Parts: sequence; structure tokens; C-alpha cells
Amino acid sequence: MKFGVVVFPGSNCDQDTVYVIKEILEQEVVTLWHKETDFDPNIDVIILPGGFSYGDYLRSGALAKFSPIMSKVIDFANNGGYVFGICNGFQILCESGLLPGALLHNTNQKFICKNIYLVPDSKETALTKYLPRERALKIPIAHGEGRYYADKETLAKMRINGQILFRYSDENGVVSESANPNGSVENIAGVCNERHNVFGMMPHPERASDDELGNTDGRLIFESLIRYIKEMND
Ligand SMILES: NC(=O)CC[C@H](N)C(=O)O
Repeated sequence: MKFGVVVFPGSNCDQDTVYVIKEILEQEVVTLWHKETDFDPNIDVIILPGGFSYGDYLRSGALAKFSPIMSKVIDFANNGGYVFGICNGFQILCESGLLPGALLHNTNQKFICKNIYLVPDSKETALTKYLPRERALKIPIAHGEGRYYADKETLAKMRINGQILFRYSDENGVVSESANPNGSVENIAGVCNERHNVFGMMPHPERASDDELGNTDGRLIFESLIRYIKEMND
């Protein structure tokens, strides 16, 4: 399977993501500079990594959506290609209109960097289908603008369409306001589009994929994605 990781000016998780895909998941991966206007048609998954694209000026992700590669990413998604935005990548996908909702400043107005727990909500998506059901996953967050928001009507539609990927929980998997690190509506930590081929999440699975870091719960998310796509292609 072939991955493309987009590099924007200010991305800072691109190489971590490449490392995980290549060395840990043992998949093919190329980086794609944001000024490129085309990419290899054999790419199966485009990843928009975390970081501070354009220094988070204006709003996180608000400028990156104008990068030349984004119109190609939008075409790719509209043709059914898989797109996965992590943290700043999630923000860019919301700004681009590929995902519903928006990421606002954390309720406490602070940058939060810590481990959180999350549980899958919709269990039939590529990211969640093969995750353990009996426990919460521990994954780090690192963001200033991670408070997911969508209006009530949008949330209702998302629930019906199975678009809510993850909710923040406590370590036992209980979703409650006290386990919500940033004030996200309904504890939402990740969502997908209606067609279930564009995904975004604020926590960083690539930072929890290497045994050396003492936590590999994030790897399970990438493995679910790879297994799901392989099965779809068989
Ligand atoms: N780790 C990240 O991708 C950070 C995203 C964005 N710069 C924020 O602070 O919200």
C-alpha cells in the first residue's frame, strides 16, 4: 500500500508519520510538497500531518487550504481516495470543507500536550473497524485549537451516518465531561465524511506507534486503516 504525506510550511509531524509508515507499518511512503499540483496515481492514502502550517496565522489550517496541492487532494477524496488528517491535518480538512465542523481554541485558551484516552464511536469505518472493543486507547494530544464544534443539525446527521470516529473518555472508556480535555462538543476527538473515506482526529497516533516510546495504541489505528483498505481492494 502506498501513502503520500503532504508537507506544508510549518508541518512538524511529517517525518514522524513517514517513519511510522515506513519503518513500523512497512508500507511505501512518499512526501508531497504542498506546492505540487499532482501526485502519483498509485497512492492509496494521503496523510495531512500535524504541525503549525503557515504558523497557525489567521486560524489553524485556514491558510494551508489554499496550498496548490489541496485542490488535488479534494479531487482525490471526491474520487473515493482515502485522506487522513492528524491534528493540524484535521484542521486543514475542516477548513477545506472535506470534513464537517470546525476546530476552535481550547476552552482553557491554552496549548494542551498530554496523553488522553479515547474510544471509537462508529465501529464500521476504516480507522475504527479493527480496534479493540474492550478498552480505551491511550494517545497523546498536542494542540491549542482542538475544540471540535459542529451545530446540532450537523451532529445529528453525523450520528445517523456513523461519522463520529472517536470520543474522549477516561481510562476505563467512560465518556464524560471530565474526560474532555479541550471542550469539544459531545467529547468528539475525530470524525469522518459522509462517504467514510476522509478522516480527521486531533490526537496523534503516530506519536504512539513505536515500542520505544512505551505506547503503541496509535499503531492500532493505522493497522485498522491498512487492513480495511486491503480487504476492500481484494
Ligand atoms: N500538533 C498539531 O498539529 C497542532 C495543531 C495546531 N497548530 C494547534 O495548535 O492547534
